[in-house]
Amino acid sequence: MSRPEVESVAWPNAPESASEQARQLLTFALLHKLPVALWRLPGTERPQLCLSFSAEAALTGLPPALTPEAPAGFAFFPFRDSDHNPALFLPADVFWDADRPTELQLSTTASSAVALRAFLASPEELADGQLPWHLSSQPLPHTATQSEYAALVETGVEAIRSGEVLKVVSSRAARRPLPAGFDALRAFESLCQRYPQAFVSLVSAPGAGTWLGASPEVLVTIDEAGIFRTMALAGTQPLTPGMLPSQAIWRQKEIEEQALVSRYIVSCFKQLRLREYDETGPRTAVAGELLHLRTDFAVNLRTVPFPTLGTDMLRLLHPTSAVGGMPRQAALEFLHRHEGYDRAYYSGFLGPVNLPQRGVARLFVNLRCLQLRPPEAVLYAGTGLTADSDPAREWSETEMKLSTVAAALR
Ligand SMILES: C=C(O[C@H]1C=CC=C(C(=O)O)[C@@H]1O)C(=O)O
Repeated sequence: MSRPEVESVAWPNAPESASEQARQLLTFALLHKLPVALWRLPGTERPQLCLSFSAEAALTGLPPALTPEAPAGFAFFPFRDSDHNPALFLPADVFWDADRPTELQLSTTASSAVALRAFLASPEELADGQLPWHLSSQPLPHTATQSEYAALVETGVEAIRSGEVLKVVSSRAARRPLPAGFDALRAFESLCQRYPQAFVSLVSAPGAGTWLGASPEVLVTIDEAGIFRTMALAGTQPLTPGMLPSQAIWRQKEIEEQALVSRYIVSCFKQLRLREYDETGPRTAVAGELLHLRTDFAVNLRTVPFPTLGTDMLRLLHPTSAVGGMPRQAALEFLHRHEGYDRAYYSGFLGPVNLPQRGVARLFVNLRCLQLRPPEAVLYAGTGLTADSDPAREWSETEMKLSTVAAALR
């Protein structure tokens, strides 16, 4: 049993708005220094929340198992697992779904369940209204200047031309001031409104800090019908006013860049000796104010005798060639040597597993995200390089990508 002691309990006197409900649960978690994740799935309206009663229990070494028997919770994985950026899996001691606002799925035997119920019966008001978000104790990452980023792109292009790598995805961090009175929950809600097709998330955990994002990229999902999905997403251009996505014209550079990501996914299926997958695309996909090229892959797990496909693919895919490069190991080594900063949880992955239903998992690549570091936010973005990359263009592509989550700071 994955959640033996979890029961559905009523939330008497729950505040009327979903926003206030989420705020109360967040307040409880943060006052008790517990890890918490709030998210909104693409194409849905209502957020969901997972809270763990123990920060230690959220520390995990391996990527989660994506089988119905595996524990239920929320995965929050860094780009590269390390002591600075621990891989987290938040056990679902509390699960709340704004679709069922007066109900909580609660680990009732845990002693903290009593404290939570007492808190919700008479919630504490915070004196200054500011939630005590978890903050990373790591130094602020180096933020590359345009000329530093140009040098990184040039080194990447040389590595491609010399055959060291086929493709590499360079990235950078940027600092932006938080507006006065910045409220991360309101920012989460504004991202939900602005990007209905994104996976919008707000995760706060001891050791990891607080991360807000609106990701366009599925890493691995398994839905209620037992369909496994992943995608190859790459190539970027702005969606200009009046332009129809179907009219987008892609350059050879972007077509090749995206084809490499598709090829990598196919090679993972091959490694697992799986032939029965559907491949659709590449097609133009909208991600906020940007367009990407996307190929979708699907496998019906009810017709293919491969119960661990989700788990196996997750371990093979992360980090995908959409965030690292190809060949994977050579690209990751290149980034380790040259990128010059710690990506932390940017380009890691995150999402619910077996939550609320067993057998369902929705993991996304942590893109278009920021980390709270009051009085600033640290924003992250990267660009896939090929032999034809131009440093100035790659810089402006990172600027465009940064503006997706920067919308939450306005
Ligand atoms: C690495 C990022 O995007 C990836 C996903 C879509 C398009 C990409 C590109 O065009 O380079 C990237 O591979 C990012 O947003 O930081």
